[in-house]
Amino acid sequence: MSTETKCNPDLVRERAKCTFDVNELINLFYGSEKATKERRHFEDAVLAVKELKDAIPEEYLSHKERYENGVRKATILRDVYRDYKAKHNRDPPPNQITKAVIKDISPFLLHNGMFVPTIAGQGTPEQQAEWLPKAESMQIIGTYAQTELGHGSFIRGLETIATYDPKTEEFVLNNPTLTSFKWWPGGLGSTVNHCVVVAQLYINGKSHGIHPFIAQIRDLDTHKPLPGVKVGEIGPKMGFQTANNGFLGFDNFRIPRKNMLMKNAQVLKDGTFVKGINEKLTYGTMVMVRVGIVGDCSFYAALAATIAVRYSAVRHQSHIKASEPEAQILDYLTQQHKLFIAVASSHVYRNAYLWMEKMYTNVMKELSQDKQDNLPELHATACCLKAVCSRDAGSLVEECRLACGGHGYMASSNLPLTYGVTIAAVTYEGERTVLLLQTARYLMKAWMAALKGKVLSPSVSYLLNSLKESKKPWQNTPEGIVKGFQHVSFGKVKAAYETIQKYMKQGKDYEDAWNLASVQLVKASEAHSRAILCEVSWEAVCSSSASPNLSRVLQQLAQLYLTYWTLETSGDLLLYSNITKDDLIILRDKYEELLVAIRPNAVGLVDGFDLRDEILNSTLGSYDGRVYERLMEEALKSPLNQETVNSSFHKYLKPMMEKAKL
Ligand SMILES: CCCCCCCC/C=C\CCCCC/C=C/C(=O)SCCNC(=O)CCNC(=O)[C@H](O)C(C)(C)COP(=O)(O)OP(=O)(O)OC[C@H]1O[C@@H](n2cnc3c(N)ncnc32)[C@H](O)[C@@H]1OP(=O)(O)O
Ligand SMILES: Cc1cc2nc3c(=O)[nH]c(=O)nc-3n(C[C@H](O)[C@H](O)[C@H](O)COP(=O)(O)OP(=O)(O)OC[C@H]3O[C@@H](n4cnc5c(N)ncnc54)[C@H](O)[C@@H]3O)c2cc1C
Repeated sequence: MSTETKCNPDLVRERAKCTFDVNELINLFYGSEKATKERRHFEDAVLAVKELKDAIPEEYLSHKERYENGVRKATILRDVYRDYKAKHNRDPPPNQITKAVIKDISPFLLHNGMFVPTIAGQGTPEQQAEWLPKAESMQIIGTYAQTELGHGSFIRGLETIATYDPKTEEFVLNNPTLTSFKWWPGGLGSTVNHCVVVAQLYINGKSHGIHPFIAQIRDLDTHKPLPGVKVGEIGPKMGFQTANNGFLGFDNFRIPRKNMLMKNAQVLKDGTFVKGINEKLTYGTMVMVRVGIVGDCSFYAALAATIAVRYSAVRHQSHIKASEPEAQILDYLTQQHKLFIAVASSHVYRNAYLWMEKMYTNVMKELSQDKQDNLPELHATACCLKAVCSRDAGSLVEECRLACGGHGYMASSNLPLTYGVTIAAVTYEGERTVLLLQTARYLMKAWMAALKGKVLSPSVSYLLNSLKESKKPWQNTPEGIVKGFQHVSFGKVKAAYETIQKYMKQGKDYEDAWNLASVQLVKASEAHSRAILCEVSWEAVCSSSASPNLSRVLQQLAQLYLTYWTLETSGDLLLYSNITKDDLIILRDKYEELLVAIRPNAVGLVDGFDLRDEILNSTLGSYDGRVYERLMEEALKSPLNQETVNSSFHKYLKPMMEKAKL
């Protein structure tokens, strides 16, 4: 981090009033002092590579140049990772330094994030031995090709076909229709030479559902598409410009039998199909990534909050009191209301991610012992937390952008790009509504089990408690609020269930009744997610090892999250819990007191995310607060400012002006 010598005086004052040790917060957030040290050390190593610095901002490059620059930097970055591993005999620590280098999304994201994990998770030991060393060392580059032009959400409806030919012991891949073309996979456009293709398996004319296959699609020397492969890039998007998303179609393209990833289901040489223990295990990579996305949401909320809070400390506009100088905009309570929830939410998502990661690791361990009991709970929880956190994080980033006024609209603030990237997660890896409806299936089953008095899985056991406790009075404490959110979830789950029953009594079949109740089902899943987020984050804060000074501030943040959502969803609480109007008035006052209490620590709290200037990549958010200088410096980099008179003057403006004289 930069020294304070050239710092904006407002930021110096803000840092002086912080009531806790920022380094303690950093170490707590990232796990330990050792983890912080190692992460910073690795970030230093990356930032020391001169070739990774951009000569001009990426926004001035063409689509093609931007991609090429992205690939260039991704390959250098990969060398830094390799060298680190060789030197330290372990992977680099978790870090976000790719953001400082690639800025948008790496063309290797899908290689590292889904291609390699799918081989590891879906391949037999022999298949892992064949492909993992090559993939991990980047001798081959891959992606995860599942979504098609016609189908993304409903993957049983995918149209790519893999027909087994027992004579040659090969699968023949085909994309018989336009809608069957793969569409979206990152890196597919022009980067990868391999992919995991998810396709419908046919043996002797019989369908056996969707399965993952490894296909080499480009020549390793020439990079030309292999015969029978049609591949290309899908064009500009809202974000993800350097992710190199692509399309792909096969025409009688043959791959050997061993290229079907066979950890779960298998196809024997003679074409016998051997079912796996659970066909949904084929969806395993998606579950893993959904868990990871909750962690990403914490990062994006932290990034936007850091930019907007520091900017708000530096920016002065208007007066609170006519007799006093223009106020820091951070002193307006409305500004605190916009920003502090982003700071608090980043901590909530981080705790939820760590909690989910534990659940994921436990279930993977159990699956390795053929125990599947907890898989449905993992799937349901990953679906709803991914859905709710990604949408909330997108809204928080946008609120931070708006809170920076006009300057938040500048690309150089990095908030527009951050919004584009954050909001993409609402759709990818499972569209929000679709995932919430998956959780709703689980909630309906849990509800039926609760009615029968059965024991429920831990994440839904509150449904049973709520059944018993519904008459207890409301308590205006954090624990009471957590219970309140559980009551809301309980009430919505019950109402959705009863709505389905009502339609069925009217003669509808279950599927139609489900569709007619689906708005309520989605809301029940959202309420369930909120109950989990509140419970998990409050418990994490209460059991943290923080010093009293830090603990006080972390509790304030967690309470802010609880009261913010109480006030946002007060209608639901009035409907489904025993909260009263008077309780809500007390909580409204409490919320405002929390904003005021957090205010002196606002800059310290965002410093506690320890995001370097290079990662923030923002004129508004840098550690030293030189906002106006940076805005001007960045503006001067515009190619339009590299010449006094642009040629369009002579070509168009002058002739127009002269014509106007005639
Ligand atoms: C801790 C690890 C941290 C790792 C960090 C990783 C970080 C990640 C980094 C980078 C990667 C970023 C990549 C971004 C780029 C984006 C990539 C993509 O988008 S890839 C494509 C993703 N596509 C989807 O997500 C598709 C969504 N659709 C589906 O998943 C399914 O179609 C479905 C909606 C789940 C429906 O499936 P299906 O029709 O087959 O099932 P249903 O009939 O609805 O349900 C039947 C029963 O099966 C259960 N089920 C469904 N899925 C699962 C599952 N995954 N696991 C377990 N069980 C599952 C379902 O609940 C039903 O059960 P019952 O109700 O019948 O009991
Ligand atoms: C930036 C980005 C990167 C991506 N990267 C990859 C990748 O690397 N590999 C890959 O394979 N895919 C990738 N995808 C594709 C992504 O996984 C899909 O777009 C996503 O799963 C949603 O599917 P869809 O586009 O078919 O949406 P649709 O399902 O068509 O959704 C459209 C609307 O229909 C509604 N809807 C659909 N089904 C139902 C239902 N059953 N009930 C109620 N409503 C429903 C949805 O709620 C939504 O409102 C990427 C997408 C994006 C945006």
